[in-house]
Amino acid sequence: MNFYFGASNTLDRLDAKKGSIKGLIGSLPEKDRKRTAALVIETLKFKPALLEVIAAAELMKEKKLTSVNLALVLVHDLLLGKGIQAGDGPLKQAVLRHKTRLNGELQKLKAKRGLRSTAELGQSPDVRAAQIPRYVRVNTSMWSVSAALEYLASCGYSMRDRVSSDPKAFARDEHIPNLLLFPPQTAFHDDPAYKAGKLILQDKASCFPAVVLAPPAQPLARVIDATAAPGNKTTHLSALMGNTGKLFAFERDRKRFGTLSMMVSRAGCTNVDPVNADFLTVDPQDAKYADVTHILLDPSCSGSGIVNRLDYLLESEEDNQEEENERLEKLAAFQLLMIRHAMKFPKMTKIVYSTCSIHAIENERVVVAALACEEARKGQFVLAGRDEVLPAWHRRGMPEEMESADSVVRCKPGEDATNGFFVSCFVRQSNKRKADGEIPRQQKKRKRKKPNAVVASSST
Ligand SMILES: C[S@@+](CC[C@H](N)C(=O)[O-])C[C@H]1O[C@@H](n2cnc3c(N)ncnc32)[C@H](O)[C@@H]1O
Repeated sequence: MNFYFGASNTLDRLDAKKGSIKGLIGSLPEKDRKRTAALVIETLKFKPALLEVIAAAELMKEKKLTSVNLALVLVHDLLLGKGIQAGDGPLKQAVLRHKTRLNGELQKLKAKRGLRSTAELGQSPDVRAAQIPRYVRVNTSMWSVSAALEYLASCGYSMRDRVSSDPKAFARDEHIPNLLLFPPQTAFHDDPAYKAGKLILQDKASCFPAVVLAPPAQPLARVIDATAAPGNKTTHLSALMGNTGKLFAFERDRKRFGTLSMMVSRAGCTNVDPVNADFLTVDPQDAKYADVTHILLDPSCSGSGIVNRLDYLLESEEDNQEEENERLEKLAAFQLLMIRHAMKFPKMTKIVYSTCSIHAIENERVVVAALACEEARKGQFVLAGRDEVLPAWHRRGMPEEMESADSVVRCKPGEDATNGFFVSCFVRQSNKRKADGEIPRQQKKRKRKKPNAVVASSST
């Protein structure tokens, strides 16, 4: 139980404004720090929802419970974690007596808010501040946009110029064709068209890579999605290909591969060939992939652009900083390796590299390193210009990191009504539409700031 008292004490001190989350967690005894930090952060994420549940279940009438914060951490683990991790003492027994009622109130709260998953109850204030609309992509592999609009009208929705707080109004996105915007709280989980795979819930920024790749829509098209699960970008690519040609979708994780296969089948993507394998083990000379011309690389990254996280609060904590830098450097090395591997395919003409990270080390610096690598030189890969990479999107790369920052796209969480995101596009110079013929300036040697040495390694 001491662990719960430690976490509840940290929450008490936070409430009393006796320090920041970072500072208070940093002052915990080192042996408990990681575990307590995780519980405190998770509890804070769910605090408003847990408070409602505790109040509705009248848990605080229980005499053994001396503080609301103690109740919060215990109920967190009981309902959202792996159960209360303590021996069978009277305090644990007191909370367990209310388990059925607490659980019932949790389900009622989810139903009241129109949520399908408990995780959605944990949206941080950041998410609300960012006011990210509910983005819904019409899956054109299954029906047309006009059919979808008719369907939505039959459900009582009406299309407007822009999304508003009117729960029955929606708008079309100005950058991504077939993407619709609804008010943030709009629930689609029980919608028949969503359940049938005809509507796909996908953040706007996550739609950028497939649109930039613009895969060919013809029977002989050969495309790879190298890191595919859960499959949002795969189903988007498939739709852009007109569900024709062949899209090889690689996923190395077995469980995530199951999700990918389910998503692809639900979305009616008949041109997708899901492959449960590590993309790095694929031989670029293998006849099966010899004709691949386009590839999407959306590899594992830090996920630091995802808005629904509180753990970023800990990232700048001094003693974690070194560990974090090491982790980012490893990720960057892996990301670079993936791009270099993609450049080895003999007929590759276009490579889109994206991340949901906000860190330059995983974004601009990986791109600069990729442009300077042997495979880029041999294959004459250069960066596609702004005209091929969402020219109308306002936010571009960091100019202090690369000279062609205008050629890449960034999304800033909290400002662009999306998650944080990065997209870049490599093309073979011989295939480049524009007759500029120049070696891009970022291939010149530049002084780098630390920590940014992106060195290829095989780990993630
Ligand atoms: C960021 S997620 C991809 C998200 C996906 N593009 C989407 O939009 O739904 C990265 C995925 O790549 C997988 N992955 C990482 N390294 C891989 C590799 N070398 N080969 C195949 N899959 C890999 C991870 O297991 C993870 O599922």
